[in-house]
Amino acid sequence: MAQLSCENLSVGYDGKVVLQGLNFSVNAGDYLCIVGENGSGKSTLMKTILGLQPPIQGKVNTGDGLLPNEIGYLPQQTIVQKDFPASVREVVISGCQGRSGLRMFYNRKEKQLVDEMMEKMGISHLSKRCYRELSGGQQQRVLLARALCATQKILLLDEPFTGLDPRVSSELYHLIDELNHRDGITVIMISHDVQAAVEHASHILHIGKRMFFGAKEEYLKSEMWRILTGKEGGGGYEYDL
Ligand SMILES: Nc1ncnc2c1ncn2[C@@H]1O[C@H](COP(=O)(O)OP(=O)(O)OP(=O)(O)O)[C@@H](O)[C@H]1O
Repeated sequence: MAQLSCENLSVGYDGKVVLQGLNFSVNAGDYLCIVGENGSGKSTLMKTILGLQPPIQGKVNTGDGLLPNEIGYLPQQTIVQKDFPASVREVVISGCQGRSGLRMFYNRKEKQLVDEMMEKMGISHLSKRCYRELSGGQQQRVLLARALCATQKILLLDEPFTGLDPRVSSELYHLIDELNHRDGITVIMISHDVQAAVEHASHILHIGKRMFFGAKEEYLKSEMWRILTGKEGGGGYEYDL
């Protein structure tokens, strides 16, 4: 049974459709990369999956024991978020808010979870540092630890590599691969880098004028991929895929 599925989904704002006719499903342990040109609606789709934006039509379903509030989210970083005046530990522990409910304090189990997730992300030594003083790569690790405090089942990542240099990006890719392969955490990631997407993902959702959803191996055999990679007379998103 799928952990998450979108059925005939249309997304957009104030009744204005950005993207329509989406049908895809994600099983536990999948690694789905969402690719497509700028403004095609990738972030809007992610916000709709998270329930931050109502669907215009169709449905987002969760299943296989996943509850709608068990989805971890790493949003696109804004300048305000980058400048957040809190310690690393405070940012990570805020991921437990969904668990603590109306309680005004975090319990021992939650504090232990925070320690474990900081250890996993290799940021324990930064615990007392101010979040805004960290490098971009360190900040992303903090946000991943925060998302992992919210859930160990499924992570939604909106372009986590923006602004990072290639070495730091590669370390972060490795970390996310490990969460997926070793810990079995389902990953849904928006990516601008289609080459990296096919290297790391198990499935691809390509959105735009033409849509593709399926296993990476199928995507690599698709006409879309041939056009995109220039094997049919030039390539890139300028071909309006
Ligand atoms: N809050 C909003 N209200 C109205 N329209 C919006 C809002 N946010 C985004 N849009 C519009 O919706 C469309 C899709 O935007 P979205 O951010 O989902 O695209 P994207 O594929 O994630 O783009 P990018 O790759 O540049 O991040 C764009 O035309 C955008 O201008």
